[in-house]
Amino acid sequence: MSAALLVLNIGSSTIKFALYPADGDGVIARGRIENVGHEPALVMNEGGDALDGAAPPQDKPQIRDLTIWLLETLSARFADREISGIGHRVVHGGPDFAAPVRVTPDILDSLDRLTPLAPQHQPHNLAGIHAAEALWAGIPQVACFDTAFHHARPRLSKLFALPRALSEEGILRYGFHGLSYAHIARLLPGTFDAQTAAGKVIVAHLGSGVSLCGMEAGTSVSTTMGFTALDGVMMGTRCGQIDPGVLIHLMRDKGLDADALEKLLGKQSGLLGVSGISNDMRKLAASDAPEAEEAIALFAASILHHIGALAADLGGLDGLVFTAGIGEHDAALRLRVMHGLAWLGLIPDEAANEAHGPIISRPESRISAAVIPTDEEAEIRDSLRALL
Ligand SMILES: Nc1ncnc2c1ncn2[C@@H]1O[C@H](COP(=O)(O)OP(=O)(O)O)[C@@H](O)[C@H]1O
Ligand SMILES: CC(=O)OP(=O)(O)O
Ligand SMILES: [Mg+2]
Repeated sequence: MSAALLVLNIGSSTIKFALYPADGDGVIARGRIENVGHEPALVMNEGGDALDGAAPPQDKPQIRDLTIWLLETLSARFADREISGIGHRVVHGGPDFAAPVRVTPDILDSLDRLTPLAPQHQPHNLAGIHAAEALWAGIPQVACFDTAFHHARPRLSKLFALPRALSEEGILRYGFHGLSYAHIARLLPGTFDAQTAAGKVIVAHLGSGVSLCGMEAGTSVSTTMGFTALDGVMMGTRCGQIDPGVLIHLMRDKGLDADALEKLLGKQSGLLGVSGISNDMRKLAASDAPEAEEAIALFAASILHHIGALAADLGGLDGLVFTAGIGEHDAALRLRVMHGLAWLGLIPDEAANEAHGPIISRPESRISAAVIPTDEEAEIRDSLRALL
């Protein structure tokens, strides 16, 4: 039996997976379950033949059941492969986990204690670990953290202006999407000239969750998400940065409790809340409704606002990268953002932008802009190989 590595990336609205040979290059199979929570569908990117005819259960459309279904299906369809290691995206590593770790019962307990800090992600990530252990008992599992890439950034980038005791308790700005940023950081030298790649670069991860990372020489200096994945730029269903006074008002005058607030800010806001139509950029872009246009305009404005803040944190800007679902595919949104950066000397190359890059700025532009597809699964695979 030839050995294989399984990678699981459970996000807020998709379950992505990939099966790789244990040694050497290539992909055995790779895909994702989309439309979780409604009418889940399996979409294969590579190696789809082996999963022909497999359809996620429509009566149990939630992430946990879909993960169990997916792992059981992979285990049955790839019974000729010996799974020698399983790598997981785990969104929150808290203050302690600065690098990928081999999962043990103690580690699982520590990660479970972080669940309140990432309620839309962490329980699903951990459910994936339990489901894998049930199917492949004793096979090494590795947890790779969204927060780890941001771990070494300056203390001032982590502190809230709260009483010291709260910061010491771990109420800090952690930052997320670190597996995506680590992957992009590795690709900067092959995309930009050497000076730009080693310079001040903002990476815009525009997916279901949205964040920006200001990097210098490929390391995180500043990022828009904070203690949780709710902060920063407006997202598909999350509000992003908000006046905390709004929350006090909603609690005191509208009687919302913590669960109701979490649902409002995490699942009913963002593009969905502002448009009243959808959290899916494709649907909003295709809509004639003024509310859809307003939601997209607010989204672009939010990205620009935070690019300004990160450029100030970096003390300048040499390069801008767009990545993740919206960043990689939505040329109109990218152009809107680039036009908003004319004051910084960014001159878009409109034809290259329509063709999705890689370089989407003109040679005379003061800031280089690029589209780089992210690959969180490859990042997890490499950490898994290194730890096994
Ligand atoms: N062709 C496209 N044009 C515009 N938006 C797109 C396109 N393809 C995907 N998206 C958007 O990308 C987002 C999902 O991004 P993705 O990075 O896959 O998310 P996840 O956080 O679930 O991993 C959705 O908002 C979707 O509408
Ligand atoms: C951290 C986060 O927001 O992840 P996702 O974009 O996968 O929801
Ligand atoms: Mg994602």
